[in-house]
Amino acid sequence: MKIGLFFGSYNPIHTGHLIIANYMANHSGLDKVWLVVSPHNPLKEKKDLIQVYDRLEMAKLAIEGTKNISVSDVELKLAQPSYTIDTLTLLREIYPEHQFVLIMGSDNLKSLKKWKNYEIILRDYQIFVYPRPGYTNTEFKKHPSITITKTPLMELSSTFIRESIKEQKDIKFFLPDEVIDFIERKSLYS
Ligand SMILES: Nc1ncnc2c1ncn2[C@@H]1O[C@H](COP(=O)(O)OP(=O)(O)OP(=O)(O)O)[C@@H](O)[C@H]1O
Ligand SMILES: O=C(O)c1ccc[n+]([C@@H]2O[C@H](COP(=O)([O-])O)[C@@H](O)[C@H]2O)c1
Repeated sequence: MKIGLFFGSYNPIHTGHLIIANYMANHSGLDKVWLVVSPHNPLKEKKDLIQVYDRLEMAKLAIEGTKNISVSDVELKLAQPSYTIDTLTLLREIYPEHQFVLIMGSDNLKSLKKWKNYEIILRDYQIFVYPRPGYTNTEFKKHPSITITKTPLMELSSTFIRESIKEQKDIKFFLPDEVIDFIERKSLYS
């Protein structure tokens, strides 16, 4: 199977992420999309980062009922911070029968040079890149491993959602109702 890996902190998962996952799972020639929840992005501070089990649970609630999207907890088995090359190596070991492709926004493509062993990632993996506003001219976009895809976009961020919760603003429609219920029940981000 050809599997698209969509890595993220998902702190929390939101409709912007889900639109990409759904589009890629249904319109890009992939068999499945796995949302890989990262305990700790090496390039991000841990400030406001809630525990990974809650982020995983929210991602699972968000994709419930979808056919081709799953959530992977593979990075919980690895040392932190979460280096993508280590995860890819482990996934190839566990699932030699699958072909893994990365899905990333052009914002991440721009910072790829700062990732551990990025040359190996570029050499060994196909990367589906979707446009993010403000990130059009990235140096890797003509690389043979890069496929630029067109996706519908919703410009939302987890930061905006966390701030909205702190300010007691209504977050309805920005993330699935099941995730909002979970956040409220556990008093997350307030
Ligand atoms: N609105 C969006 N539309 C499409 N892709 C997004 C959107 N928001 C984030 N992404 C991408 O999804 C992946 C996971 O994102 P992440 O979990 O960091 O969310 P975020 O909203 O950017 O978080 P934060 O605001 O906490 O930095 C990253 O590749 C990121 O570029
Ligand atoms: O491998 C790296 O060096 C590396 C550097 C920066 C980010 N990443 C991964 O990229 C993913 C996107 O991060 P985020 O927090 O923007 O969703 C997340 O899974 C990170 O672990 C990986």
